[in-house]
Amino acid sequence: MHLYGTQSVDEHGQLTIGGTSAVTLAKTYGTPLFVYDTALIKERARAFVQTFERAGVQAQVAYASKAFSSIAMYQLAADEGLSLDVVSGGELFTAIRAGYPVERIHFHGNNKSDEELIFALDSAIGCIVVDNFHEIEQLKRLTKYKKVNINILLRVTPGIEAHTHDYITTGQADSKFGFDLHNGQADQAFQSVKDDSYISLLGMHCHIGSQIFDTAAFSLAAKKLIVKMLDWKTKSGFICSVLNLGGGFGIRYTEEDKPLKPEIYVEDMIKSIQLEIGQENYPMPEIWIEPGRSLVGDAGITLYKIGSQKEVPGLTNYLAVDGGMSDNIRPALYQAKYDAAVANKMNFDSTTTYTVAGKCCESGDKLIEKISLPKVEAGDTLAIFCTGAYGYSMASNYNRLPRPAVIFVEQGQHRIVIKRETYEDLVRLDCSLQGENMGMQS
Ligand SMILES: Cc1ncc(COP(=O)(O)O)c(C=O)c1O
Ligand SMILES: N[C@@H](CCCC[NH3+])C(=O)O
Repeated sequence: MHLYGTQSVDEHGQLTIGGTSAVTLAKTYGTPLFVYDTALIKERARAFVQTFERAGVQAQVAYASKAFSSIAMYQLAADEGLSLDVVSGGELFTAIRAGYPVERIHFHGNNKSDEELIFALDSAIGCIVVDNFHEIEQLKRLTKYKKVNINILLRVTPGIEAHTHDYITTGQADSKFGFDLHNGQADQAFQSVKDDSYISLLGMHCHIGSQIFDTAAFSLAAKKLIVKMLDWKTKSGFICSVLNLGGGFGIRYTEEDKPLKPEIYVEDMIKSIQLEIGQENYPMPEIWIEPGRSLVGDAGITLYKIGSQKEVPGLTNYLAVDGGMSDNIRPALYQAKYDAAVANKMNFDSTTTYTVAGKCCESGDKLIEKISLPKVEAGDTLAIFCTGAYGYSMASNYNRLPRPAVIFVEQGQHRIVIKRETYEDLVRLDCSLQGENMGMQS
């Protein structure tokens, strides 16, 4: 079995994380429970940051907070000196509430509303990553009206299809994101913003996809962006001061995944950019990256209580847990694969093949198909590994299941960072037909 970060097995044969038994955590906080090993998040963040520092390259490592956003996570990222990628007014609001240094916030999104852009401008954030012509028009109008300056990057699609699931590739030509690099859209966007009085163009951004395992795709993307940078310099004298190559660095969910260390991706990226730029006598731009999954993915596990079982003779042994697609939509949405262990039976032999089902009213609510585990009983604690990215952040209240609690653990200390939702929370925004002043309009 593969254990991550500070995970180990104690003398009682129980899984521990951050120095505390998973069974104790499940008893203390209830289940389902997201548990983050913050030492591992810090280790990953430092690996990215220090690789740039060692190479003497100016850089920003922006945490792509769609992977897991919360006030505590933003505070941790800020303490590690990371910048922050937000994609909505809601993420921006959470970051500001967390006290995030605004100059290190980058705002993404393919359909930002006027209200969201005004919020970003009023908050004096560091940079807006502009996605389309509509947004250029919005920003020109709003900055002129408010007489405020804003730094921007232009998001471009370099036409690279990184090897990953269809729904999570974003750099290919037929993408809803960004200006196409090859059909003239990127040039048109550049012409439209380069001389604007309130908009300062810093450079270009691309993000080619997610859960990528090879470095070649990033080098190829960098190469394509650099060709465009050189072209803009020749034609307009414009010097790009920032090159943002996005996120997408892959992690190990199961033994099928063979990720590289963060430093390998970064070293390779730096080398390719230096090689291309060095030949051209072009000032080295700052390199920005946006890791999400690779910062928090394998630092998170979900603990569930095992309940019912059903055997379909000759076919499947189902075991059901007290959560499901409502706290982890990835298996249903992307056929994502996960590994698991019975946290209170770590030293038992794996003798039975189970399919781990959730409790939602959907046949497709299966978290893991066919995994070999020790024989389980109701009340055992199941730990699903590597749920730290796009688990809680994509959770829903489907079937009116309250969203789980989230805790941080480190060196034997544990603390709640998002409380478990209650039934009262579930009806908080509901209006009754009988009640008074419940949102009735006359
Ligand atoms: C623009 C952008 N940056 C960064 C990320 C983070 O990707 P990942 O979590 O795979 O590192 C994403 C998500 O795919 C993204 O769309
Ligand atoms: N949510 C996706 C990744 C998409 C990232 C955003 N561009 C996942 O769980 O893998």
